[in-house]
Amino acid sequence: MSFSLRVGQGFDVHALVQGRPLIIGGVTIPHTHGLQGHSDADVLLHAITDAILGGAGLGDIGRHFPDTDPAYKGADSRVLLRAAYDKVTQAGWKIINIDATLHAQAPKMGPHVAAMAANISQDLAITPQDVNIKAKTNEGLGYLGRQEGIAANVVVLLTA
Ligand SMILES: Nc1ccn([C@@H]2O[C@H](COP(=O)(O)O)[C@@H](O)[C@H]2O)c(=O)n1
Ligand SMILES: C[C@@]1(CO)OP(=O)(O)OP(=O)(O)OC[C@H]1O
Repeated sequence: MSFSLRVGQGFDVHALVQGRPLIIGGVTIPHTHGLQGHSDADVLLHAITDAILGGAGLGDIGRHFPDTDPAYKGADSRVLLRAAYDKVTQAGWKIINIDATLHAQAPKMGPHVAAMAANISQDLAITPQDVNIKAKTNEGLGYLGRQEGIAANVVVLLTA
């Protein structure tokens, strides 16, 4: 019996602005600012979407869900993630695990990572233990340190 393994990686960043909710990993986090975007701007789910599409050789989020398409204005990124997951599974791939890092000077993500992992595991048919979410400040440095935005890096392992 033989099987294939492939790695995917994803990155995303969105600007922090006033007057938007802060939604990360499908969790609404109390904060003074939220992320700007065409969709709900869920930076973590976008990086995961890119990682699973990339690992499966299916391009990127913007190719499947263009930010010029009014259909995705204000979109729930969990819906986009599930749609991308369907494409990945139709191509024959299953997800083994996800490891993610959020780069956020503030707010603290620690209290919210379990809820994020629960959402993501539901959407990708894996267990919460297969979804590891870490958070780092940017030690006050650069645009992330100045709280001008929040970024996410993700690695995923796929099998077929
Ligand atoms: N937005 C954040 C940033 C960090 N954390 C937690 O704090 C720890 C230390 O972060 P440093 O950037 O100072 O190394 C980090 O390991 C996280 O546990 C957080 O929850 N939310
Ligand atoms: C998700 C999409 C589509 O609404 O738009 P944004 O919310 O702006 O997010 P981005 O990370 O730029 O990803 C791609 C887009 O096509």
